[in-house]
Amino acid sequence: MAVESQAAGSRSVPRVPGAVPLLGHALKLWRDPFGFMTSLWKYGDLVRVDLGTMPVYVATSAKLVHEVTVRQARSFEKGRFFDRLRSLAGNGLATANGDIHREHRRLIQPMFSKDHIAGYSGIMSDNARTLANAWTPGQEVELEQAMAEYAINTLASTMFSTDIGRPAVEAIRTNLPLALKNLLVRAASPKVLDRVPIRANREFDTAAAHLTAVIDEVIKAARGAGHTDRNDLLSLLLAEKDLSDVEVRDELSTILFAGAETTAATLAWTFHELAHHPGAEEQVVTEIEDVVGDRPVTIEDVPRLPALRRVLDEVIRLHGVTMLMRRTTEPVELGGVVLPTATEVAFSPYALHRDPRTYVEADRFDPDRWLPQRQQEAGIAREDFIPFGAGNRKCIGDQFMYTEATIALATLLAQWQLVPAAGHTPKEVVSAVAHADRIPMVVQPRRT
Ligand code: HEM
Repeated sequence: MAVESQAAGSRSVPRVPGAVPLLGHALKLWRDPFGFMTSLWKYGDLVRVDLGTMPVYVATSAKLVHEVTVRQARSFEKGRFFDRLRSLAGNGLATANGDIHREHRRLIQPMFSKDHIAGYSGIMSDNARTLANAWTPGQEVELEQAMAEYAINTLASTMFSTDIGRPAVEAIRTNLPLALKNLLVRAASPKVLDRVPIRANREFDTAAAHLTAVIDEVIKAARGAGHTDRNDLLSLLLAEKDLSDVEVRDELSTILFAGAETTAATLAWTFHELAHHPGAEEQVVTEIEDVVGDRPVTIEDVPRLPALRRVLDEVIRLHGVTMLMRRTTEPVELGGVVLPTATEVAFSPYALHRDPRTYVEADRFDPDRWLPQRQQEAGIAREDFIPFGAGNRKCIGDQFMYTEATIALATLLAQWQLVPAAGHTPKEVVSAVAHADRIPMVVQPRRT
């Protein structure tokens, strides 16, 4: 394979073909981000792509991603992707570096403890039953939208434990996807384009401004009402004397941007995949009937639904986070190459999870690949499956999401069978995770 080489320290790093002057590989990334990211391993474990005129070194093997996220994590900070996120999430947990990140993580972590998540499970179950009871036989539901509402409502009622009100939930539901959709384009574009009034920039800026305004209102209302004594994230942050309103806002918007669309997309894809894999759907529905029956789903049910967990893992494997970035804070040796300070490094959980070197029939939906014996036979190691990242920047909300998603799926699937609506084949579109353009489905009662 003909590959140009560029030096990055001691050894040369293959440069992915197809860069054009000024834009580098940005056009390729815009046009077909999934195809582009999943093709990179063919050029090497560490390859160079150019975003505009800026070189980015992409780690394409689980081993090198582990070096970046865990073994040498101390030599990295969050990269350009996260710099671009700042107009949306300020210096919140996902974007902050160093001491601020450590302190805020320590502050927020207890809200995601096992006990707290058990405490949220009743609200998750109530929200899921409200949704299940609102559907009517034969109704066509836009799953992406319905799941976004469920995820935002659940975050609002657990983390903010205040009724942030229909208009606020609606503002978040419509603006968050717009901001996230344009994020990758923005991160992949040359910096000079940031100020150019192209549609992606206008949409991103407007959506981020709306979101910020809505969250400011929530904080103002909560301060006004003296909400500092409740057992939720908003109270915890407001009670922290050293945090300004802007810091509180940054953490709240971070939780919303990191926790809403990711979970919503996972849920929507799950209904889609199950409808196209009747064997898997039957296994899951039988399990739910056996374990839960007609009563509301509780926290105790979650670990007793292993087939549903395999389905969720398979959905996150196939439709996961598109791209993450880091920047070296000192010279780092990676894959036999010394990367100088301030080098941008990227990796794609989405591409790792579809790597045919690790996963047999990597593009096929096969939840039973997660049966312990099959996983062991296939030699899938922990580093090969990183839907929530790894190391000190690993997702704080992974157990929250497994609980929330399991409760929602078990509640809805017990009552409803979802059938794809005619006339539309969902397509993956780029966002924080690979979400669908639309997943319209018709709901039919499961029990008559
Ligand atoms: C399917 C659902 C989810 C996926 C796939 C996901 C994925 C991720 C990934 C890959 C990271 C690491 C980013 C990096 O290494 O740069 C991350 C971080 C984070 N996630 Fe999630 N996430 C999900 C749900 C949630 C939920 C429900 C919440 C909150 C309620 C949440 C809050 C966060 C936060 C705050 C961070 C930053 C952590 C830090 O840097 O210390 N996520 N997530």
